[in-house]
Amino acid sequence: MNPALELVSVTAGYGGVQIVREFSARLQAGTITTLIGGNGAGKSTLLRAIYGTNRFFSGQIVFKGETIERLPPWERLKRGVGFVPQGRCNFPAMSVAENLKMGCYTLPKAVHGSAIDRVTGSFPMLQQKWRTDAGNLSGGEQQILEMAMVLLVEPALLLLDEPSLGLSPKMQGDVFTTVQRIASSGVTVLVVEQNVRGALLISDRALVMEQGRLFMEGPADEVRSDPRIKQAYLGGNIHQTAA
Ligand SMILES: Nc1ncnc2c1ncn2[C@@H]1O[C@H](COP(=O)(O)OP(=O)(O)OP(=O)(O)O)[C@@H](O)[C@H]1O
Repeated sequence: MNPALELVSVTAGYGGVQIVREFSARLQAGTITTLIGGNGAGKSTLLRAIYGTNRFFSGQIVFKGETIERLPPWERLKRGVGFVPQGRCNFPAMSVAENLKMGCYTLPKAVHGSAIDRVTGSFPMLQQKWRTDAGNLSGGEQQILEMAMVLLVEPALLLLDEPSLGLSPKMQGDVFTTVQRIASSGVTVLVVEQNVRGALLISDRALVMEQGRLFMEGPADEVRSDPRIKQAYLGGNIHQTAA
């Protein structure tokens, strides 16, 4: 089966500095992959390289059979690459309804209404909070709104950078459940998560990055039980600490 996304020896960074080096991976459609790595390993840099917002040095990014590494971000978005960057990225002084309208900006006007209906149908919370300013939603609700704003364009690939950062355990659970629902609708998800344990539990596969390079990859449950991963990212013994 052809992968939904293939990274071939991707080298990317900022200015003259290479951060991600010769990174290769294949993601199958509708799967969730967690990208694990220590602080500063280059995880966010890899997501930005896939979306096209930093410097691409060499390699290939093949998305649905097409090489996209030289396309600007909006062309990648049009082709179905969605990105929710780290931190809040909604318009806090605008209502949920207005944020969703903003999320439609790359779509023809004629389909704005149906796109918003589709997304609010999937996330009833957005209907309930329709007139609430985004900045007054809970952290988890804001994260779901931000994912919904990207889902308006029906991406085939969703890049998520730390979706549960700063959320309570309950809200983290809500966000993870939402990510699972998104993937079960056929969207391929690549997620960077500080809650490595939680992310691995919902993931099919994991990629481990060290100093910008691929260190390990495999099924999420295998990576989760690897002694090196337990030691470095799961606080020693996953069986004692699993949620
Ligand atoms: N805009 C930028 N310009 C220059 N260097 C950057 C920029 N953003 C990140 N870096 C550098 O790239 C390296 C990797 O950062 P990156 O944010 O990709 O790591 P990360 O694995 O996502 O880390 P963390 O888990 O701490 O968020 C770091 O040394 C960082 O200082």
